[in-house]
Amino acid sequence: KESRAMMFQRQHMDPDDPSNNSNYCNQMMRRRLVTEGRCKLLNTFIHEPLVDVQAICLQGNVICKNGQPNCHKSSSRMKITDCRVKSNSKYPDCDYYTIHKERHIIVACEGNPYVPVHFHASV
Ligand SMILES: Nc1ncnc2c1ncn2[C@@H]1O[C@H](C(=O)NS(=O)(=O)C[C@H]2[C@@H](O)[C@H](n3ccc(=O)[nH]c3=O)O[C@@H]2CO)[C@@H](O)[C@H]1O
Repeated sequence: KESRAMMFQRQHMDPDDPSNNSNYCNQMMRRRLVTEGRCKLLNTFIHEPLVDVQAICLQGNVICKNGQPNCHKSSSRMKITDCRVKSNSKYPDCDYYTIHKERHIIVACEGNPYVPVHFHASV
C-alpha cells in the first residue's frame, strides 16, 4: 500500500524543471497516474529538490484552510507548475492547461519523520 508521503511525491514532486514545455501537464498528469478515475481539477507539481520541499515542514507553521494545525508555508518562492483541467475535458481524455509559476507553497505535514503528505495551496 502506497504511503501518504509517497503519494505526495508521486502526485506533486518533479525536481526537473520543465521550463517551457506547454504539454507538460497532459504528459505528467497521466504518467504520475493523477487522472485515475476522474480528471482531477487542479494539481501542482513542484520543481525543487525533495530535501527542500521536505524542509518546509520545519518552516512557517500556519493553520490549514480546513482548520487543521499542521500546515507549513515555504519561506522562499518555489518553481511550480499548476495543471488546471480544461472545461471541455471528458474522462479519460483529461486535458490540462500548463501554468508555470514561482510561489510560496503551503503543504500539510504528518508522521515521524514529519514529512509533506498534502499539497494545500500556493500563495
Ligand atoms: N491538514 C491536513 N493534514 C493532513 N492531511 C490533510 C490535511 N488536509 C487535507 N489532507 C488530506 O489530503 C488529501 C487530499 O487529497 N486533499 S485534497 O485537498 O484533495 C488535495 C488537493 C491538492 O492535491 C490539489 N491542489 C490544490 C490546490 C493547489 O494549488 N494545488 C493542488 O495540487 O487539489 C486537491 C483539492 O484541493 C486528503 O486525504 C485529505 O484528507
